[in-house]
Amino acid sequence: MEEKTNDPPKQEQENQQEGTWARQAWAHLSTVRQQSPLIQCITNFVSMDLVANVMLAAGASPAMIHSIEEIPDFTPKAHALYINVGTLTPDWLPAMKLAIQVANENKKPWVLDPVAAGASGFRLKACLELLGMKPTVVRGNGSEIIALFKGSEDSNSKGVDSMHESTDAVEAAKSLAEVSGSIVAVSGAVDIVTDGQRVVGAKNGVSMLQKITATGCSVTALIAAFVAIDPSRAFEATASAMSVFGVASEIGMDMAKGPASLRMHMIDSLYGLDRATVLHRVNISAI
Ligand SMILES: Nc1ncnc2c1ncn2[C@@H]1O[C@H](COP(=O)(O)OP(=O)(O)O)[C@@H](O)[C@H]1O
Ligand SMILES: Cc1ncsc1CCOP(=O)(O)O
Ligand SMILES: [Mg+2]
Repeated sequence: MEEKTNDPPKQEQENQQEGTWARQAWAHLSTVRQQSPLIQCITNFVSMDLVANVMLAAGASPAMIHSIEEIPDFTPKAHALYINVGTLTPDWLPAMKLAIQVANENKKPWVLDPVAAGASGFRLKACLELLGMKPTVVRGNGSEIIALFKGSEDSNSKGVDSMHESTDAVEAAKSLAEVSGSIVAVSGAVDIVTDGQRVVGAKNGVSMLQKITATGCSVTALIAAFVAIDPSRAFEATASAMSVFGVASEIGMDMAKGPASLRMHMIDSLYGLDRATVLHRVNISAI
């Protein structure tokens, strides 16, 4: 016979924990709105507009400053740094590395988006070098995280799009987190977040996000904003950011007719998210 304890039953405990994640997500979003952290973004040409607009809608203050000449002056002022290799060429790498070095020296969190990591030898090498500089968080799709974990190019690479489900990459993400010391996040139908030990899944979002370019880049930027205001709890901040982005897209989808209007309604919904909606919709649980 099961021994009687005063602890609530397992299902009730799980419900309580999920409520805790939702309250935490609201706390993170409210704090971003109150503090409006300054985020330096060195991101790809395709994503600059959407990334900046998503961050503004969430309450953060983005600055697309990527010239190496400006980094010594500007990077120390930023609350977090966002590095994205989407349209990488060799001349961008020194600026990225200097910004990371300055962020690390100033104990500022930084977040890496390894776009299409397995698409070419040049890109993979660059991503592995950046990963070696200890990002606070790395967020990719399933194929990107698997390429980083394996450290090898993907002969089937579809470029920036994923050939894998996020759930295919759970073990790769855990190992990568253990080896790198970074929080690793994998986006997909379920967004996975791990520090190598803990693994949670955020089950928010809509599949049509895949039909809007730079939504992955944008959710990584949102992670940078959330980590900026809670740097000592990057695991929790990452899960909050991914879930909040997903909730905004779910609400946007109710008004959208296709990808172009989803883009607009998702930004509006992120801007207008209220406490009751976040508490009701955030769906994060242990995996
Ligand atoms: N099948 C899906 N269902 C719901 N949301 C999804 C799905 N696939 C991706 N997303 C969401 O779309 C956003 C971008 O993720 P993804 O497409 O995986 O990134 P990337 O653009 O880097 O490939 C994330 O917020 C993710 O949660
Ligand atoms: C299409 C494209 N090509 C190079 S970067 C880029 C944007 C990719 O954005 P995301 O990874 O968020 O889909
Ligand atoms: Mg991407």
